[in-house]
Amino acid sequence: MEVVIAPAGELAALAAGAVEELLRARPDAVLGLATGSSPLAVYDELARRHKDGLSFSRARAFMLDEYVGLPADHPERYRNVIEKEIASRVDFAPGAVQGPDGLADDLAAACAGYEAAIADAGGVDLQILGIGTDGHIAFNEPGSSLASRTRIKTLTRQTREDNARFFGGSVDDVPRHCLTQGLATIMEARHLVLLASGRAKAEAVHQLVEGPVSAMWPATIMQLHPHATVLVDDAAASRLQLADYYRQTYADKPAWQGL
Ligand SMILES: N[C@@H]1[C@@H](O)[C@H](O)[C@@H](COP(=O)(O)O)O[C@@H]1O
Repeated sequence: MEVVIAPAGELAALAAGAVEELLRARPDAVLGLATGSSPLAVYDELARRHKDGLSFSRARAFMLDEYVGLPADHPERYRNVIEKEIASRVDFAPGAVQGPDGLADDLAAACAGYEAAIADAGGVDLQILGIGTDGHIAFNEPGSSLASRTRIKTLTRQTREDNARFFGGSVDDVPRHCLTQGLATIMEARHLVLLASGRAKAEAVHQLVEGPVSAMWPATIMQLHPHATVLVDDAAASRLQLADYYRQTYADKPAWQGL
């Protein structure tokens, strides 16, 4: 696992740079897109690079998760969030961005179908991730099976409180259920790039990088991934025991190595 501690703007440029490098090498690459505030600066940077000529026209993308039951036109439905924040700002082909269907009549079948669609696309090349204050990735809440696949989950009170800011501050308006890629699904992506900023994420980041692998902190599964990059600002890094080592390692990194 590589840990990079840098100002938030620099982190977004690093993540966008990794996406650009991938798309330049393989224009038909498969991206994994996350919602939440953490990736927004990355999406801004990708939109800027698109204006400078970076094309997504042959790429495909899969979203991590979706609320169950939000109306199709609800602004916080993750499909709509991704459309607004990135898909509509670049040149993905129609239908190239997919997400779990939180309005399906048969949610279990929708989850199985989503797993099949990711596999049919050849798997995700680069997965962008955020992290919840309770250590969740996508919507894999504490206690999630480390072997989980796309399925229905119940959101914790903590996550609903954290996300209430997107629902006018009303926790009661945050759905109670979601569909989410499982931890095993996410682990199959070939490169995981997680972004976190702010002191509220410091404990989750410490557990993710330095804690024991445990379903209680689901993001810790990333310690078992052969290519995981964790991009954090000073505040999110403030509880890392080996922060000085990570800083030194990154400062000494050869320029050719990339993320
Ligand atoms: N399902 C999303 C996660 O994918 C995201 O990582 C997390 C953190 O969000 P933020 O980046 O806004 O802190 O929020 C939500 O729960």
